Amino acid sequence: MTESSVQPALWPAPYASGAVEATVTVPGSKSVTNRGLVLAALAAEPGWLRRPLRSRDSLLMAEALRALGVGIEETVSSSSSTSSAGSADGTTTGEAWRVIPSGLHGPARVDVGNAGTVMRFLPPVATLADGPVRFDGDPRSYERPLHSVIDALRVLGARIDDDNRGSLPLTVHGGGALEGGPVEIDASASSQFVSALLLSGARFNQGVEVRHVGATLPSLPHIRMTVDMLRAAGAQVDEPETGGEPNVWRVSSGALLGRDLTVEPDLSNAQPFLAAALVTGGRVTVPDWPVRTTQPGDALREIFTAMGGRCEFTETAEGTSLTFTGTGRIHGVDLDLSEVGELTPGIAAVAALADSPSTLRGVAHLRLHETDRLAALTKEINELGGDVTETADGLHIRPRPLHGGVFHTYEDHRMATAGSIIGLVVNGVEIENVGTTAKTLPDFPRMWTDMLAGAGA
Ligand SMILES: O=C(O)C1=C[C@@H](OP(=O)(O)O)[C@@H](O)[C@H](O)C1
Ligand SMILES: C=C(OP(=O)(O)O)C(=O)O
Repeated sequence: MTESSVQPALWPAPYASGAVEATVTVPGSKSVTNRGLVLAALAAEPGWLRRPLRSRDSLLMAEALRALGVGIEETVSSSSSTSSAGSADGTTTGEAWRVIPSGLHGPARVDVGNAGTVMRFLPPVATLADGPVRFDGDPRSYERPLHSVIDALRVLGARIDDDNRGSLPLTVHGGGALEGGPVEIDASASSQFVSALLLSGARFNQGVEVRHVGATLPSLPHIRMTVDMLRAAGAQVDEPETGGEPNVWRVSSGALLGRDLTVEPDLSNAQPFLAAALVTGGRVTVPDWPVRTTQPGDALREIFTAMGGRCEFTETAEGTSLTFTGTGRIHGVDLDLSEVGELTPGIAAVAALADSPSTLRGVAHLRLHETDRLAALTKEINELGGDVTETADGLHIRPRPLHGGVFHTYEDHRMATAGSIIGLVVNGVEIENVGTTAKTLPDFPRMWTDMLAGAGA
């Protein structure tokens, strides 16, 4: 958690003088888009990503793959899965990316920004390139853990120069192929270590067998997402949840299929909008909510219901929508968030407005996210008059009347959206650098203002 020396603009968080009533179309999932790009780049044939997320993290992923030689054409397309870009009758129903795999080439340079998915998922891909691939990123990316991926790739046969010993910047000396095989890792700091090795594993000569040996493993739904998407691309995967050994994942060597994949809305980015309904006693509908999904944001239906709202699915000709309704009351909760850590900032913001205390547990690894989220949430909510304390693995939040003030965001998109939730019901909250939401939701300020247009913002 470092405060930048340049003072970025302050955004007056819109105050809702009434109950929010809105339908909010949420852009595509970061996690699905970036996995989809990697798997399409490693496939044996071209594929499509429809309704991909266009945000800093996904554009960094696309740019990195292009630097390695992969063709990624951005186009507006029809919804038909068989039509080519731009349908003959001119019907346009959304953006699509055509991904054309090729031999992966070095030398190349990759900017990871502060995207966990780019900094973890791409070094394994780079081992398959035929030359050196240099990875660098934002200052914060140097502090985020990467050692498990680097060490594992060395065991699997890669040559890596890591000037900082276990973190960025680094150079992967791609040899055109990687032997692969069994490897032990400690993924207690990030589930992305496991996902990273699995995503490229089918292209290693012997596939990969990843054995997690750490005490805890966060964000399990994100590992399920990796497994599901690998299987959908034709990979053979053995894993604990379908009868495999606990903490062991195996991907067999083999070709991946080019897919036609429509990306689900990002349910973690739906969080601030659902929270708006909860804290204002209003109602927000999110179209296209997937009925079956591995996204951790799906847990919001249960979590925000426990915090005082209710939700229902509605079937329409266009698909399934989720409507979330606030009841005007907000309750504290005692929750283990280890599986859904990225939801913590938004839950903490709502908890600070509740009628009883909350304990959020199982999220020590958030200290190594975009910023130290436990420290940042504690400091910023307390500076608005709150009473939050850090525990060893989470937060204890005792609601108190809050007042306006600057909500610092530490270049963390989820801090910006958390502060905006509080600003809905606390007058005079100003969000520092709301533009940081571009990491996963570039249009956030406009979407937030539009949502409030009918609520007397
Ligand atoms: O694989 C993924 O797409 C993600 C995994 C999680 O990372 P951690 O396991 O490091 O929390 C999550 O917090 C992040 O936003 C996205
Ligand atoms: C932890 C997050 O991102 P990253 O993919 O950079 O780890 C997040 O989006 O909450």
